[in-house]
Amino acid sequence: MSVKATDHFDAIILGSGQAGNPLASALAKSGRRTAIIESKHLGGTCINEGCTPTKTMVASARAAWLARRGADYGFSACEAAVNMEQVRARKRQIVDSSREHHEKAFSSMENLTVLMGLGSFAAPRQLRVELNDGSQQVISAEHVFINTGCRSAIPPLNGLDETPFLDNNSIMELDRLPEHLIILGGGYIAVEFGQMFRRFGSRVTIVQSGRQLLEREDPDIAEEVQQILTQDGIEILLSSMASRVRPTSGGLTADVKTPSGPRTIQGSHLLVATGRVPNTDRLNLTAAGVATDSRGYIEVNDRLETSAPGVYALGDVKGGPAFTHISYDDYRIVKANLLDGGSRTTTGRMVPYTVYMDPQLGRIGLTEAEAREAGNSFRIAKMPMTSVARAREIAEIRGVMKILVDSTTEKILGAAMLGSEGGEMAAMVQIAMMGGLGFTALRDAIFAHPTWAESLNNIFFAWADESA
Ligand SMILES: Cc1cc2nc3c(=O)[nH]c(=O)nc-3n(C[C@H](O)[C@H](O)[C@H](O)COP(=O)(O)OP(=O)(O)OC[C@H]3O[C@@H](n4cnc5c(N)ncnc54)[C@H](O)[C@@H]3O)c2cc1C
Ligand SMILES: NC(=O)c1ccc[n+]([C@@H]2O[C@H](COP(=O)([O-])OP(=O)(O)OC[C@H]3O[C@@H](n4cnc5c(N)ncnc54)[C@H](O)[C@@H]3O)[C@@H](O)[C@H]2O)c1
Repeated sequence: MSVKATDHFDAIILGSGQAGNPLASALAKSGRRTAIIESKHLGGTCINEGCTPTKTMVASARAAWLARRGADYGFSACEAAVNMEQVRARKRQIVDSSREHHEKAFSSMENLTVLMGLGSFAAPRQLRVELNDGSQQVISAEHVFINTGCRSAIPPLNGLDETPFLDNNSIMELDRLPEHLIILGGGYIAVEFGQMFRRFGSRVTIVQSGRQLLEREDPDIAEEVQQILTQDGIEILLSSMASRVRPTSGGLTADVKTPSGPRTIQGSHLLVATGRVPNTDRLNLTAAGVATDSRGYIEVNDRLETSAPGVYALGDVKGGPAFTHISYDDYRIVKANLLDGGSRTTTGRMVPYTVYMDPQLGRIGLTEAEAREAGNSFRIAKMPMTSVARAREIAEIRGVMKILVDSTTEKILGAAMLGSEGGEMAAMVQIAMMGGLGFTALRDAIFAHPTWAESLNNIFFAWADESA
């Protein structure tokens, strides 16, 4: 193996994730000699294997679903047979264009060196890169930023080693529709892919070990989510564990322990969606003096500094909420503190997120359970989507809105918006929270009719009746 001479930089970014990419640009543009190391594809998980491809395929699935609902709108419904090769081609085209955008921007950027290969620490702030061309390079820098993200967790399951299975990435490369997709897990990935493949035409069974889907959510919201997916024809087994899987000529069988007794399920494909693990096991972090917690996540303070001087960790690899916009905000914090003379931290930042099932579940702030645990005194406003004019007009009446309001300050503590544009609805509530508005500002605001926003008037009307 050829070893290239050691090179010294001002900054090294390990992993081309959602924080690393903008940080690489900002550092290079500020005149600092910067290197970015990436083992697979520039752009990271979000662009290549996460948000972009999944939301592209969710859109294909929704279009097929709508086409079959012609009768609800007054036209002849069609079968909308899905061609997985074409769905995949559309997904690939959108992913490729985002990836190419990064490749193009980085290849011509002054002060930036892109090293395609696997990086690991050789010493504090010194990295060894196994380049994809087979050679090796050692580089060092004043500052190192770790942004290596996470990958699918593979659960210890009897027979899994011998049984072919899919993860969030390989499932999007299928060119044929699974006849019966069995999904292990009941979080974001299980819900989004489960509904997507049901709408493409697969039979889908979700095996979730927890007592509800989407375990971070309040039980009433998770129950609504479950009802919607069940209505779509997905079989959901809660508090259930696969104890063994076996390959068969048609796919696999899974032995599952359910609350109503053991079951053996025949499937054509298996998707493992039981959570994520951090990409830290190959970083040789001990050589750098970077501490991790018991699950391998890098420990950081609220300025994203690790236990090693000059080494930072950003994005999913540091644990906590694993979303693109959080990783991007990590970039903002580091940039503000290192380049702009600012003083930003992660303390108290808002963590919105949207589950891209259809209807979407948009979330911001506290859940009811979290508000109770925090000892808040609060009221709950709740309204089903059947009461929303916009929802009835476009025949999208599934879901519910739930907003928590502090009883003393009248400010909003949190919201769960399960509805057609639930992500956008939650963002509206978030903006009200950012502005410190009381709920009456929303209740009494003039919103255009008929918009989803208008329901921010109506959801509080029941309370007006109470006080009248
Ligand atoms: C299926 C799926 C759907 C998702 N959908 C959403 C969504 O809709 N909205 C949302 O906000 N979030 C979503 N997420 C989460 C989101 O993708 C991540 O939170 C986001 O990508 C942030 O990741 P990051 O910045 O930590 O690094 P990543 O984007 O994970 O990038 C890390 C990069 O580091 C590279 N790397 C790892 N180890 C090394 C090494 N040793 N040397 C060199 N390179 C290395 C990896 O190849 C990768 O490219 C989704 C995730 C998945 C899996
Ligand atoms: N729309 C979005 O923002 C979006 C979409 C997809 C993924 N993501 C990110 O990716 C992360 C990973 O998603 P995920 O769905 O893999 O994980 P998750 O942690 O959200 O859910 C995993 C679920 O699997 C269950 N589980 C664990 N072991 C199991 C087993 N052996 N059998 C059956 N069930 C088991 C758990 O009880 C849990 O409910 C999310 O936390 C999120 O941050 C975000």
